[in-house]
Amino acid sequence: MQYSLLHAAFRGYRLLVRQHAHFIKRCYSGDIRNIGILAHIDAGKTTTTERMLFYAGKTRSLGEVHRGNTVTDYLTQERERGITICSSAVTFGWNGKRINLLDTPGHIDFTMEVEQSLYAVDGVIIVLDGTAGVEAQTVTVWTQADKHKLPRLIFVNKMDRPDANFEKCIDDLKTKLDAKPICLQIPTKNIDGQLGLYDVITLEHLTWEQKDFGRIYNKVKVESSDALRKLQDKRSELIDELSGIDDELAEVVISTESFDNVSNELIVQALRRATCNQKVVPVLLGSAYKNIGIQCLMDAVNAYLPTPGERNQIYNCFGNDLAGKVFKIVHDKQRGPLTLVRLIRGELKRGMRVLSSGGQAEVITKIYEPLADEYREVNSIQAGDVAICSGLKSTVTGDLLTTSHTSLKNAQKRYMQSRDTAAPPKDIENDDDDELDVSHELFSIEPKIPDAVYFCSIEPPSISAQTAMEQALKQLQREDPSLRVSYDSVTGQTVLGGMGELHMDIVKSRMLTEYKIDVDLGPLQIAYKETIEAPSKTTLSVEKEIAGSKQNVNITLELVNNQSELFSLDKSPENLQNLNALRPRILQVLRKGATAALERGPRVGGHVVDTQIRLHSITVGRGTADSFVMAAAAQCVQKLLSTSGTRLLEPIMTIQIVAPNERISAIMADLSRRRALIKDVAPKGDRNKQIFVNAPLAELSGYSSALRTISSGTASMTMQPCGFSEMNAVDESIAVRRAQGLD
Ligand SMILES: Nc1nc2c(ncn2[C@@H]2O[C@H](COP(=O)(O)OP(=O)(O)OP(=O)(O)O)[C@@H](O)[C@H]2O)c(=O)[nH]1
Repeated sequence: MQYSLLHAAFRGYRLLVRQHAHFIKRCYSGDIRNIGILAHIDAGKTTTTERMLFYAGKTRSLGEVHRGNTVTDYLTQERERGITICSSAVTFGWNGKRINLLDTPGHIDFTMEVEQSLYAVDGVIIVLDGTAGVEAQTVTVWTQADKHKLPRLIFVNKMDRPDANFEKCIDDLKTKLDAKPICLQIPTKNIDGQLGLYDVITLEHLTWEQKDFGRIYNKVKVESSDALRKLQDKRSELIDELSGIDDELAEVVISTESFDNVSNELIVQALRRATCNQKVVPVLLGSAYKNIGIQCLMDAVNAYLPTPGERNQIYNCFGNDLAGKVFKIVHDKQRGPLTLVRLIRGELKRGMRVLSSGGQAEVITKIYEPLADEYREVNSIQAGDVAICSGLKSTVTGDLLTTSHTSLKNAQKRYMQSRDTAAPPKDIENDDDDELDVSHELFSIEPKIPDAVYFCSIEPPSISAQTAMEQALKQLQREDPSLRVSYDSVTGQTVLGGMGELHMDIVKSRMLTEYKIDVDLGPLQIAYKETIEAPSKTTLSVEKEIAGSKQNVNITLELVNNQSELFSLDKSPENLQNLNALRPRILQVLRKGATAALERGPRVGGHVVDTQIRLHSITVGRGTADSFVMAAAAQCVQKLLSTSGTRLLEPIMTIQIVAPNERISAIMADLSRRRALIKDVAPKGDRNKQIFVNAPLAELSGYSSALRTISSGTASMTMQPCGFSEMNAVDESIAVRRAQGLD
């Protein structure tokens, strides 16, 4: 009896899996939704994703963040810390559509990760914590979604909590994000305080059965005259607002002369158009933890977010040729490095040869459909879909995969032609920059990797583990290009550069759990850069006998201020003959040695920037080894750096603060103590102001909690690195003393 029950359950499960696989196979691009899920930290993205997977039949039990058993937070550190580190992709079917969903990290140190994921999606769900409204990181992800022109839905989560405030969230959306929210639901609570909701479009009351983990929910037409009247008013408001944006709906309203005669289908269609054109954001609500409202959110993804074909028109220049964007690389214990690709054009097949942006040709050995760390093998994927590929060893995050150089060149040519014919003549300078940005982004010419703002040394537990550590770091770097790894030849240490303390900490934990190397991290330091104080020129002559062979180099180099070129030849008449006789190999090693010396400046070991090395002349004795030339060039640059002297450049953060009017002066006073440069203060709605400010990272330690104290928790803030800036002499000497460990 027990056996047959088990057997039947197993057969049922296999049937479910087969049905799912069949469904996955027959999807075409119109049936696909590639979406991201973004939020401020702890708003409930992971819990929401877990519920979606459960209701879609992809998982058979509910994962909880506090129990450390969620599908998407599958890295050990994610489970231990209860936060999302790697965006992970999950695929599930919902009402005839296939949803590829990326769960992304909410912490500021992983902004790069979110940025990369946004290349792979066509729309996003932004989760708000119903008790907190729009928070600092909500503003950041909102701005990122704006940059990628992504249509979005809002899910106001945690509405089960007594301190949740739906009205405040809507108000925040309007005032802090300048959004046009369209509320599709209204929260209600029964006498036991259990959350339910009213559907503004269908005029129904929805309640969830808790005994079944919210799988079953009831919909009943609202009968009570009071509630119905309120709801009808909301429906009319919604139609009124939408018809102001959507002409088709406006025509219907005008011709029927009433809001009541507008059908639900027409509202949904109009809302879809307005959402896809980013004119409005539909707002839904619920409680992921208490299993309320998730199915409606999934319905809304299908109904309002665009299909792959509706976006990415810009990639039309590839025609039917392959174009796939690498948005993530993960390391799987059994399968090795796996590359997550969003396929924009063409078909990706197992065994196919592809070309990465770096120009390397590689073969895709296997393709999997994504379900976090569980993958199902498939033979091919179509345009619009997301795939996990194995076999790609040199691709890095941000690469564009194509089939050949010719295909890429043709696409570039077509893109330029279409741009020239379609675009009206440009008269504003910035427009050209925008255009350049788009084409660079499109063809992955210059992926934007943020400069590291912090660094620390990393040491293996023993010398024998050094190679293993370097290998592991190489892999982590492919996965996360914002992690910088360098070698400091003076201290003999490997140095990590990154976006913050958590970023480095995660590297340490991943080294231990994934690579079994217990590394030691040195103290976290601000990554200053250096630049030369004044141009200088010198000649260096070195002569040595190594293993019986005479080595000698005579070299004249100059350092000048220059932001665009790192190395140049001074072809003035007196040097022309010497430089024309220079062998390319010597030039190559000389350049390598000289530029390597710029990686460590004399003041605090910062990277020397905005500086050009100019070669005047060089003579190399017969039989002199390349390594000797390289070392001589490096020595010559080091000599120049110490004679010319360098100034420090410190990392600057751009901060955007939204706070009530009455808190602004206190915030500004505090900012001025932090050497901040106020760029702008603008009204944000009636009650708030928005402050745009640039401030040195060195002055911002613990700033978010300081802001919370000054504003009694009423202000929200986003912070991003925005470049490096010179310092005055006093601040510079403080920074040098700190960097040398004297303060
Ligand atoms: N009361 C309540 N708690 C919730 C709800 N949703 C999530 N939580 C809790 O809030 C905490 C954060 O939830 P997560 O799902 O990890 O949030 P996240 O946005 O994925 O967090 P990060 O990945 O770290 O950015 C967990 O303790 C959840 O159990 C909800 O609807 N109601």
